[in-house]
Amino acid sequence: MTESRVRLAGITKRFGPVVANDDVDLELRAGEVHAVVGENGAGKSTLMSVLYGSVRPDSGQILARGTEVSFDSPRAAIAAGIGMVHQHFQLFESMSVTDNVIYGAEPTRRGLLDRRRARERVAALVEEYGSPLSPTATVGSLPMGLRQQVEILKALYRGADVLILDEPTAVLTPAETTLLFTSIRRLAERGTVVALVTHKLDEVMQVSDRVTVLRQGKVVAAMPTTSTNPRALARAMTGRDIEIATNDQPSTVGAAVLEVTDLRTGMVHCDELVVRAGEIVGIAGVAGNGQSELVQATVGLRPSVGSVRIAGRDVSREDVRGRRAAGLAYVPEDRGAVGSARSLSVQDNLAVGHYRKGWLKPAVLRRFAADLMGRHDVRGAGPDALMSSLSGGNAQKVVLARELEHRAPLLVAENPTQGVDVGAIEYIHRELLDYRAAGHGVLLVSNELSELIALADRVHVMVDGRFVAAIDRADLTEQRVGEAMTNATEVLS
Ligand SMILES: Nc1ncnc2c1ncn2[C@@H]1O[C@H](COP(=O)(O)OP(=O)(O)OP(=O)(O)O)[C@@H](O)[C@H]1O
Repeated sequence: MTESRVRLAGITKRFGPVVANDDVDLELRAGEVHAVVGENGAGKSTLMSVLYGSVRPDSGQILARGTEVSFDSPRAAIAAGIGMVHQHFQLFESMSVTDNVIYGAEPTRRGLLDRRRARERVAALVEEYGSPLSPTATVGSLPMGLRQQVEILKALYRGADVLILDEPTAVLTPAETTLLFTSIRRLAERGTVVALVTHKLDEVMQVSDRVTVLRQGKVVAAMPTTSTNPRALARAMTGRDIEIATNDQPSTVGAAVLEVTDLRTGMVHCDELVVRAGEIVGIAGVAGNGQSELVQATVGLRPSVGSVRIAGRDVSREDVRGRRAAGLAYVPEDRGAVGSARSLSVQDNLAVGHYRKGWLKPAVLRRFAADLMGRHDVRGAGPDALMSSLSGGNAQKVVLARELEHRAPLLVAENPTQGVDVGAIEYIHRELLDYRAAGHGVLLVSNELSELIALADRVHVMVDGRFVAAIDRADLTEQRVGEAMTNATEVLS
């Protein structure tokens, strides 16, 4: 049998009334890619934080190569060869790749920074890892996929042979994902353990050797990947069969709820974008091609020139509040910073924008929040729990629940299923389709092509701040969208 590199045994961790990890066992063997899956709030991040020394378990043991260890900080875990790449990168954008990799662990010679040695070591790592990174490049100029490689190299430079990746493909393009998976397999072949936390079950099938399923803090299944499939995994995670709905019903298309004309902001130049009542209009593109700027200008978070009309009203000079009053609901991508107040309770977050006469009464507010939490399956410690205590996916559900509840003519949603589990994807897709069927319009910006293909009536493809193609549902395939992106990139470069 392959050597056990790290074993978590009987790990229990409580946060107040919530048992995040309940007597969890996890064995990571040298040279394997081990996927850890589970619903939002199942305890995956907590378990990885225990392994990385940033959360102390209430009970249980960590065994490194058979010897019990105790990590009181990530520093201790790093010293034991455990590295972690978080979803949000911790890099200095103005510094070079090499300086980022060595930061805090600089090689010295007679007390001084040994630049030559640093350069050589980083160059050797880049080579060994098979990365296209240039050690001298400035990190701020790199696309997400390469920034992630800098994070991975940082861990490897510090001697990690256990690498924890927390939803690493959430911010990657399909091509970057392929590159990451090739690198992950290469690391595993050299004996490194890769622990992969993900919601994407097809990726589990593609890259992992074994998979552990958590449900409500407990391990409910652990098996070789070859002996399972996405459907069985989804069932183990949720206890039921998941059916992801698609846009297969005609809807009654009404008046325009969004008309953007000749809008310019930053790199973006949008001649025309129209969303009608009863339509889901998608925007596809590699992240960083102007989609966020276009959305921010549309919802009033970014200055622009040109015209924006919401539900027939010219809101070009209005701020976010004015646009909301005209009929806008908005689910932003950055739900932590823009979409919610992390230091307030879930109840307060749900109430924002919903205050009406008499609603300030705590009991009424609480009922409203409890009802929304129930209908949207938000799991956590209840309406009084702090927003910051929710798992990522549950926080997303809170924002979506609040915005859908406005029943506004136009919903603008940016990557609404990023980081949420399969059960929640099933739910969010159904909600967006119901919203459309009820005669509202949706502008859906998504990095997930499969999501746009499942839901959109029409997809605009954005490259370098411009729409380069509009594809109607009848012709909508991943291949068509992919070709539109590639052709435009070739013409523009
Ligand atoms: N610092 C904290 N304070 C209070 N509760 C917490 C804290 N961290 C996690 N929890 C709770 O512990 C449970 C497990 O959360 P965890 O983040 O580990 O889940 P997860 O499986 O990683 O979810 P997701 O897929 O949504 O990221 C959740 O109910 C969460 O609300």
